[in-house]
Amino acid sequence: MSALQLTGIVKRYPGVRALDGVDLTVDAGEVHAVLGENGAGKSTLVGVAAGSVTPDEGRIAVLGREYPAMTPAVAREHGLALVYQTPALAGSLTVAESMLLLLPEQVRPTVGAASAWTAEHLTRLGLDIDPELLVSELTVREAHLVEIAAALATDPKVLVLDEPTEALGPDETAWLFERIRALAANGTAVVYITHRIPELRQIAQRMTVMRDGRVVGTGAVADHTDEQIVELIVGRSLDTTFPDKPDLSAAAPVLTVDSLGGDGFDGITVSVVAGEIVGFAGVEGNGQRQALRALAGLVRSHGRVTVRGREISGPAAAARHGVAFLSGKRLQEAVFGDLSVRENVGALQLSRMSVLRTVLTGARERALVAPAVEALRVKAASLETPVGTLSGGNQQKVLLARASLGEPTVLLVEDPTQGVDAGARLEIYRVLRELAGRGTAVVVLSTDAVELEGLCDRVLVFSRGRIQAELTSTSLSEKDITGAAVLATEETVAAPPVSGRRGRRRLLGGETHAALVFVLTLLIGGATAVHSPPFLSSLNLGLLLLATASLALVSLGQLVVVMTGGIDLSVGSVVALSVVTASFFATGAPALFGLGVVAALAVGAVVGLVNGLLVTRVSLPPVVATLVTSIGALGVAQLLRPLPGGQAGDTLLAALGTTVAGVPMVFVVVVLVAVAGHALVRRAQMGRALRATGSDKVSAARMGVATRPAQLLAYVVAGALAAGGGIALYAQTGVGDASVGQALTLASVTAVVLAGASIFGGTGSALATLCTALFLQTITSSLSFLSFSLAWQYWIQGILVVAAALVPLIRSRRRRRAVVALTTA
Ligand SMILES: Nc1ncnc2c1ncn2[C@@H]1O[C@H](COP(=O)(O)OP(=O)(O)OP(=O)(O)O)[C@@H](O)[C@H]1O
Repeated sequence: MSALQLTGIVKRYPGVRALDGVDLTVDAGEVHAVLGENGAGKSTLVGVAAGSVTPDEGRIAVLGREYPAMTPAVAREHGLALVYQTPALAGSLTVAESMLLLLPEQVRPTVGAASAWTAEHLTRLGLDIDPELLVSELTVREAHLVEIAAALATDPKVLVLDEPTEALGPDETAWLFERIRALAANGTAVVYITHRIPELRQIAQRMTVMRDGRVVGTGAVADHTDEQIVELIVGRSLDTTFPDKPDLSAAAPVLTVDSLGGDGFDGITVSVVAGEIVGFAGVEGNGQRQALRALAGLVRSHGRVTVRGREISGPAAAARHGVAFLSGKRLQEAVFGDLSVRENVGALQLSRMSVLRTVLTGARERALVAPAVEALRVKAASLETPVGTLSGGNQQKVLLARASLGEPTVLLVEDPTQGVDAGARLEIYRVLRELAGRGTAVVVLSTDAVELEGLCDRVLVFSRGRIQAELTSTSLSEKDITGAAVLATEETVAAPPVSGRRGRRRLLGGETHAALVFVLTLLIGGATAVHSPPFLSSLNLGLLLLATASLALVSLGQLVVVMTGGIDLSVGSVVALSVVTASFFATGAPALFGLGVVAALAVGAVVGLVNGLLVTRVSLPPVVATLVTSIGALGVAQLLRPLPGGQAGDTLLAALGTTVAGVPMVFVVVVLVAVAGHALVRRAQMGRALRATGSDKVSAARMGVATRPAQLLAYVVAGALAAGGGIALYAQTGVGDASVGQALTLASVTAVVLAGASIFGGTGSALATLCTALFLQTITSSLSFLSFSLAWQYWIQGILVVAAALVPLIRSRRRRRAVVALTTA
């Protein structure tokens, strides 16, 4: 029985047949490599196996059992773990929380033990990564390692690794191979996607080669020579020699660097002549990356950098003087995923492609872009295909095409062939050499010593932030580069990958924020009371808490939606509809009002359901969907009660006004709802699912989260909570009035943002939201006690929102700087 069997898999995308009847059989205990050019269909195939891609046809069997509808969660539960080419982790979760979401139930630790468990698991694997760090604080390397660690924790029967070493250094690769061998020895079937033939020889016994969505060969690795494998991959024999190196003895310097230093690098002095390709090498984390970025003006530095004699400082000056930088962080820093191949390639050439430097013309654009795309053999359905849908290697080619169009004076490239297939690799070397041939000074950072040897005229080996060795063409060999790097950094290589950073011990989330806001509220209330003692009267405090109750409920609803990356503009109208609905049950016996509450909550949930369906099924943007339902709900409320009515009787009002130790019962209920919500968000799997969805939908889906149901649920809960806000409002006013509630939409967004939630989703705290609602209502009440006008209340709310929006920005900038400093130290 095979551990993994894929039969007749077909997957079509618009304009592409990504998989065309593919079969793959992997046995227990073997490492089976899947090879193929960029865009051959490898990632799609393993995505099908792991349930993140739904095939159009074909059968999937794991350990002999067939799965007609595979999902990432089902795959993981049944022993198949996939490590994606780009880490599928949600940035707003901590490392420990990610583990909770990624691990199947049978191995998942409890929430309370998650952090300690993760720390222990990572330490056991030899990884020093703090479980309390947010995923967004990890480097790409660390994120890969965390994902690998999560896969290993599931004790998989089938482990799929999609180009796992592209972001790893040699020591981490060795670490990974050791693990893979141990797993295979224990009977795990390993599927290993790679473009690197030396790796293939080290780790895999069998291989399947794919081309254009079909299997073109399968067999034992040992039965094939390197040339035969390359020929199978590319479909033709390939000239594997690097482009010739020119004689540069008469060339003039273009880039000169004098005593450049900064965070993690120092004393960098180098001069690059026209036509020269200089390599930056060294064990990852020895300052070479930062030094390269400093040349582009992207990180702070001191010292002198000149281009053709003119000193440059900062990214704008660098760009003006013809310095182009090609980031290795493809997705985060280089490609515009939603834009087309044409737009991505031409992005830096807008003036060349436009008439009078103002109007872009399609013809000029295509004339410039098409040959560049063709030269690099970018595999895309057309020039209009969004770059985000291309395979990783083809995205890299698009970036190279962009750089080559600009004819830069200096080209700085990080990891030029990351994720690129053998054929395209040579194309890229050719393009870089041609650019150099036209006078560009090229600096290439790479972890691949063979590449540096073949491509570069000179290689500078970094160690502990300084240039440790300079290897010129006569002494330039892969062995020397690796030797210089390893000898210089013996300690670093021997140690496990170290981040050295510690995450803040996060409380359950937002408690500090909630406490701060609460103290601020007390201070404002205190100051107001000094000026105007009646502020503390039980009547005023009762009203203040009742007003807080409705705002808090509506804001909690808003929070749930915002956490999933949406926004709900219908909450105000739901409040109006709820007040009106409840008012029809208010005129009978007080007991009947209970039915009114249920009816109002149900109406709110229905509006939420419509919102959710419009967003998840019809794919309407949340703003549009909820605006539509907002208008609809308000219309219904006004139809039901064109004029205020449904006055609550005295007995009902008295019941609604019940207090517990002087605190309105309604407020007590709201506090309980907030505490329960807080616990659910932080401790329940569903809470993590909501946050992961808001943080990154694609990654969340790959982590096994059912993102659409999560979004749908969020809108339904928001509708019900907003309706609850309506009931709380009715408890204050005692009258059914369709004109109330609209101001709560804006106020709820204000409360959520002030409570520290990101408007882009992924974060949020119910406790902080409750405290912020109290804070906002306290301000409103204080201002009226201090005789400020209504206009002032709006001004102050606005200023607070701006302040709240700025704080996380400043914080994340500081954090980013700290990360940069530490990863290069
Ligand atoms: N979500 C998508 N939408 C449209 N097309 C897609 C999507 N995902 C993949 N494709 C297309 O399917 C084909 C196969 O892509 P896939 O990512 O499987 O290639 P790959 O062999 O893994 O390549 P690489 O080595 O570059 O990672 C490509 O042509 C790609 O553009």
